[in-house]
Amino acid sequence: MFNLTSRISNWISKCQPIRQVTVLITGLSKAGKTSTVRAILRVPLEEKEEPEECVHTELRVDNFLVTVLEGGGASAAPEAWRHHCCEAHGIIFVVDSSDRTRAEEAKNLLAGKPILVLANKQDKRNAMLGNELIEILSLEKLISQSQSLCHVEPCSALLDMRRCSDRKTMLGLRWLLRAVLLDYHKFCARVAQDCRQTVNSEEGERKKHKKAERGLSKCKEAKKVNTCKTRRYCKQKAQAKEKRTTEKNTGDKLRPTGNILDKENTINMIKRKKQRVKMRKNVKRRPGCKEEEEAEERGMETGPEQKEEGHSYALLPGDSMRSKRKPKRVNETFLESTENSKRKKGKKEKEKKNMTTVIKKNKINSAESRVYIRPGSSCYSGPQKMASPRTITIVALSFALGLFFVFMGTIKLTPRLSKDAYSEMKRAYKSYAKALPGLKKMGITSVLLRKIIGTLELGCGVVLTLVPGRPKDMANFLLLLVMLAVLFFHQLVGDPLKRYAHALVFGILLTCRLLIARQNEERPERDESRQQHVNAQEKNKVKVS
Ligand SMILES: Nc1nc2c(ncn2[C@@H]2O[C@H](COP(=O)(O)OP(=O)(O)OP(=O)(O)O)[C@@H](O)[C@H]2O)c(=O)[nH]1
Ligand SMILES: [Mg+2]
Repeated sequence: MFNLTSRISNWISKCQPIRQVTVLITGLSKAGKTSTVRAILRVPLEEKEEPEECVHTELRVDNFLVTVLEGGGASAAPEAWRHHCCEAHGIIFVVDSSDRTRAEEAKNLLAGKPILVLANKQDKRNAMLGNELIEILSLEKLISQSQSLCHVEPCSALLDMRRCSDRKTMLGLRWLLRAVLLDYHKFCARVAQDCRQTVNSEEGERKKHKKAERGLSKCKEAKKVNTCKTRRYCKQKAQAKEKRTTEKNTGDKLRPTGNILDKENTINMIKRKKQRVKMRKNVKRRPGCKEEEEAEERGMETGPEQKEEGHSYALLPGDSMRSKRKPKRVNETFLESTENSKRKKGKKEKEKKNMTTVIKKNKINSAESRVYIRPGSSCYSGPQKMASPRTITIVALSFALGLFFVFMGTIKLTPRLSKDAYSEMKRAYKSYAKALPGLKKMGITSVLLRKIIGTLELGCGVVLTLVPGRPKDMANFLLLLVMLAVLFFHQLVGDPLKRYAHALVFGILLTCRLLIARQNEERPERDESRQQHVNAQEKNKVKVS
């Protein structure tokens, strides 16, 4: 039966065409990229392996002919990374989960196309959890901006390579391939377009840079005459011009992904600078308000996020700040600035609303987010969207078997469904009890035996039909034992095959289901201490959405 099921699923998959998919494995240096490729291939890592710029590996996974491009560390060759990115249908981003300091660095390198984030080195004690990485890499923000699918797979390439774990790396790769398959033709068109455009844009960019530099040099000349404000304006104008021409060249939707973050950073910088100019104006108009000036200065010294906060504090005073110190004199300019701030606040709220709707559309999968992201949270969508034939088989078997045993259990317990079947059961169980005198000695009558088996069948049937996860397997196992007992009873009283054929068939089906479920099980290979560690971290977790 098991062979039949696997043959059917093989046959279904053979009917599908073979697709060529290129996947780029990238990440920071020493994150475990080579180890991941080796883990997928199940080839041990050779010592002292010289890192090459890009390694091509071809493999066949189900109906995919996968070309794995292994890029060097992103910090080593960002240009090469960008180049390979355009060839790829999907990206595997390997992160060293045990290295918190470099996770920030990794954040800046993710953009566009389906992204599989392999949270590698989970075997290390200080490894970050999937949820933590989603937060640190700002994946939600990135995904809402780049409109791409994302999945975080905690893994250990080392353990996979040593065949000590359940091939999380391969599991992740399978997710990526399914994600590519969701929009295969779109990604193929995108790859072709990106490759064409990278060649053009590289040349175009060189020219643009020269232009921008020329524009800046003009500004420098103007500096002698003009004020600081005009210098900024010139720079912004040159940068905006550069941006416009790039957009024209690349198109809005199909721009090379490597550029996105850089451009957005530039735009944000320009915005921030504009805001600073406005802020200074307001501050100048309010004599005696040195605190804001100081706050602004502080904002300029801190990191980009803090800078943003600094801005909102200066332009949109927070409630706490307002309560701490009231403005001594409410003059016209201040009202103007508060009006500005209100408008900006409204705008920000609008943006926030947009952001949340986008987040709902673009969801992140994470194996650990099943545990850590709040139930009903917007950032988790299970893998059910891309169910494999194996998953479909399990679900179908669970449902069919569950309903059958609910029916059989009910028949044994009550005559409401079928009086004939109920009386037949009564008669059969009386004969079983007679054939087993030991049962009577134990105080188990035929009625009790029938009710025990009926209740077990009903309960396990309900679990098999309705309850997800591990209890299903337990119910499956119990039902298998019940079926063995029933077969034993039939043999004991010498029933002909036709009387116990159903028990035989359903026993085989239960065995098949259990085998497939065990094979497909995606539980990480963690010991109890790891689970405790996970639980402890769950308590301290920061909400993600
Ligand atoms: N503990 C642990 N160590 C790992 C794991 N995966 C890789 N490593 C180690 O991390 C180091 C770097 O692994 P590589 O696979 O060479 O990393 P890489 O990203 O290819 O490095 P570069 O090509 O130099 O950028 C090696 O010493 C590996 O043994 C893992 O899952 N667990
Ligand atoms: Mg390497």
